Amino acid sequence: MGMVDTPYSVLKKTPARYRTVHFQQIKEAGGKFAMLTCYDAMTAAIFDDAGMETLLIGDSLGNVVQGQSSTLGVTMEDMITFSKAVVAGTKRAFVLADLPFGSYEASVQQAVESGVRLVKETGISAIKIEGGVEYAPHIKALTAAGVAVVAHTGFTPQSEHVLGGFRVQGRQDDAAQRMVEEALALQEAGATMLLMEMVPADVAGAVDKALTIPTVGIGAGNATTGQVLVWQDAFGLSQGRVPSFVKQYANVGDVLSKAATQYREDVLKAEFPDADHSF
Ligand SMILES: Nc1nc(=O)c2c([nH]1)NC[C@@H]1CN(c3ccc(C(=O)N[C@@H](CCC(=O)O)C(=O)O)cc3)CN21
Ligand SMILES: CC(C)C(=O)C(=O)O
Ligand SMILES: [Mg+2]
Repeated sequence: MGMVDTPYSVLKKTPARYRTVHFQQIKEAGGKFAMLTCYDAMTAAIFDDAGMETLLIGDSLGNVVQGQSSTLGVTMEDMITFSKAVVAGTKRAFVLADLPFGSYEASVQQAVESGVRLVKETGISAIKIEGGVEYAPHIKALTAAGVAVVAHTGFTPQSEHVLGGFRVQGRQDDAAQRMVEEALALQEAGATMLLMEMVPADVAGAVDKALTIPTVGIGAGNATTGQVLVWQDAFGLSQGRVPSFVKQYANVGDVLSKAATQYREDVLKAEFPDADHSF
């Protein structure tokens, strides 16, 4: 079904399983890679088969799976449940998951305990934490403990109440320089990738250029090494407004709605099941 070997990939051979070293090679060769969020085994198998290099179990599951208005209520147990399902559905993709709000901020020790637990209990290959240079010690300790860390900067939704809403970050005159300095500190601490959310394209580009590690963008222009979107937003399952940086690639919501309508009509008209679908 899937198309894994594409002429666009800079890797000479598609690896049996993507690892951090492959994203390093992609960055060095001037290539790109794609990431989608994912929360269950069936969707994971479809995305993996389509060649998706990385899958993220985002705490956005609070919004798109649990129907909450923010990610703040998502627990470690939630992240473990959905991460296990995604790992079970993949063969090739690099799978990473968010550390949820409240599971890493209090201390370096708390971050290491949560990060190790998430890797140990799910089989993911990396964790992601939101925050800037104040989390460099956490990243350093996690990496020393054997947990690969993706740092998430720019707009950090777990801090919406401190940041004052869903806003593009890094619009000040000295933003590029400040974000580059912060990114360098996170790279120095051992981050294996840097994700930037809602950052002006030129600022994100300057950060990618300054770093040796790959970057991933969401609402951050096309100069980052990788891109990520919440799949329900991009493929038309999210109800209501989606962020303006999202491109619509499909309308899965429409397909499901039509199928559900047809199925119900068939049941009400006693046309399902017919002889072919009965014993
Ligand atoms: N469904 C979903 N999609 C996401 O992209 C997403 C989540 N959930 N949950 C976690 C975070 C939160 N994110 C968000 C949420 C809202 C906006 C938003 O409202 N953006 C507006 C305003 C931007 C502005 O004021 O400059 C937009 O139009 O993009 C952006 C990112 C990204 N993540
Ligand atoms: C939006 C992405 C980057 C994320 O952190 C999530 O899905 O939770
Ligand atoms: Mg998240």
